[in-house]
Amino acid sequence: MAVTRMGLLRTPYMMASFRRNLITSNSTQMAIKNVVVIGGGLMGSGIAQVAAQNGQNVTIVDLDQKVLDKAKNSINISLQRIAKKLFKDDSVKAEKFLSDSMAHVTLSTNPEQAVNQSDLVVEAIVEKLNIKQKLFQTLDAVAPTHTVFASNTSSLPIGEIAQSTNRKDRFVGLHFFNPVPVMKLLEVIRIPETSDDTYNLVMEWGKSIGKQTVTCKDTPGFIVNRLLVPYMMEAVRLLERGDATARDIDTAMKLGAGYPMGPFELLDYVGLDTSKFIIEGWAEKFPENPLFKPVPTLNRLVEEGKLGMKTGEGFYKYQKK
Ligand SMILES: CCCCCCC[C@H](O)CC(=O)SCCNC(=O)CCNC(=O)[C@H](O)C(C)(C)COP(=O)([O-])OP(=O)([O-])OC[C@H]1O[C@@H](n2cnc3c(N)ncnc32)[C@H](O)[C@@H]1OP(=O)([O-])[O-]
Ligand SMILES: NC(=O)c1ccc[n+]([C@@H]2O[C@H](COP(=O)([O-])OP(=O)(O)OC[C@H]3O[C@@H](n4cnc5c(N)ncnc54)[C@H](O)[C@@H]3O)[C@@H](O)[C@H]2O)c1
Repeated sequence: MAVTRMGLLRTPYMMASFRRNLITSNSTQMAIKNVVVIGGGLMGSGIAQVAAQNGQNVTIVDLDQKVLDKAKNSINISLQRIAKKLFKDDSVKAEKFLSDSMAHVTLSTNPEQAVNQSDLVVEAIVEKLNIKQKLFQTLDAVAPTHTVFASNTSSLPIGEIAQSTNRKDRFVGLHFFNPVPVMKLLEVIRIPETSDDTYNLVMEWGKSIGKQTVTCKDTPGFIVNRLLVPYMMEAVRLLERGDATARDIDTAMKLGAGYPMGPFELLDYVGLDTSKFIIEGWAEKFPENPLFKPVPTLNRLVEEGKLGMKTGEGFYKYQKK
C-alpha cells in the first residue's frame, strides 16, 4: 500500500485511478487540446505540468525567458518524482512518461501569438486586478471565439477580472493549490454569466487532469482561502503579540491540528508577496472586517525582499537550490 502525506495514493485502487488520470485520455481532451498558461511562476509551471502529463499541448507564457527556462526545469524535476513513483520497477516506461510529457510543453514570451490556437487560457500572473484585466483585455481581442478564459486568482473577484472581456459566458475561475502536481483540489468558480457549456467543459477538464473539483460562487477567497487566509493572518498576529515563536506555532499546528505545514512554513511556501497582495486587497475592499487587517511583519519582510522559499528567506531561511 502506497501512503503519502496527502493520502494521495492510499490504496491500490487509488493508485490505479491516479495512473489512469495521468496517462489515459478521456472525452474532454477531445474538446480541450491546446492549453495556454500565462505566468510561468510557482503556480503556472504546476498547472502547465498537469495538463502536459495528461497529453494536452501546453504553452507557458511569461514576460521573462529566464522564468520560462526555470519553469521547464522545475516541471522536469517534478515529473521525475512522479515517474519514479508511478513506474518504480520500469525505467523505460518512466523515461517515456517523462519525455512524452515534456514534449507537450512549449515556451513563449508572446501572449498574443500563443493564444492563437488555444482552447483554454489559464492565467496565473501577479495578484493585481488591473494587471490581470489588462492582460485579458489584450487576449480577448486575439483569441479564437471558442476559447475559454480562466483565472487562477487566490482572492480577486472573477467577475471583475472578466469585466475586461467580451466573453463573460466563457470565463471562469480555476483555483489550483500549491504544489499543483500534488494537491488534488480544483475550485471552479462560476460567475452569473458563465454558460452551462463553459462550466461543464471546465469541470470535465478538471477531471481530465486528475483533479477533484468543487464549485463555489464568486465570493472572496472562494472556499479554501476564505478559511485559510484569516487563520494564517491570526498566526502572524499571535507572533506579533509575542505569544509564541513562529517555530512553536508551526509545530503546534502540525502536531496538534494535523496540518502538513504550519502557517509560517505555508506562508513561505505560498510566497509572502502573493500573501501581502491578497490581504491588502481584502483590507481595502472590506475595511470593517478585522480578520482582513494587514499585518506589519508581512509588509516588512516583503520590503526587505524576503518573499519566502522562492527568494531563500521569509519567516525562515532556506538553502538556495
Ligand atoms: C495571506 C495568506 C495567504 C494564503 C495563500 C493562499 C494561496 C492559494 O491561493 C491557495 C493555496 O495553494 S494554499 C496552499 C495549499 N498547500 C498546502 O497546504 C501544502 C501543504 N504541504 C504539503 O501538503 C506537503 O508539505 C508537501 C506536499 C508540500 C510536501 O510534502 P512533504 O511530505 O513535506 O515532503 P516530501 O516528502 O518532499 O513530499 C511528499 C510527497 O509529495 C511528492 N511531491 C512533493 N512536491 C512535489 C512536486 N512539486 N511534484 C511532484 N511530487 C511532489 C513527493 O514525491 C512525495 O511523494 P511520496 O509518495 O510521499 O514519496
Ligand atoms: N503561490 C500560491 O501558493 C498560489 C496558489 C493558488 C493561486 N495563486 C495565484 O496564482 C497567481 C500566480 O501566483 P504565483 O505564486 O505563481 O506567482 P509567481 O510570482 O510565482 O509567478 C507569477 C509569474 O507571472 C509573470 N507575469 C507577471 N505579469 C505577467 C504578464 N502580464 N504576462 C505574463 N507573465 C506575467 C511573472 O513574471 C511571474 O513569473 C496569483 O494570482 C496567485 O494569487 C497562488
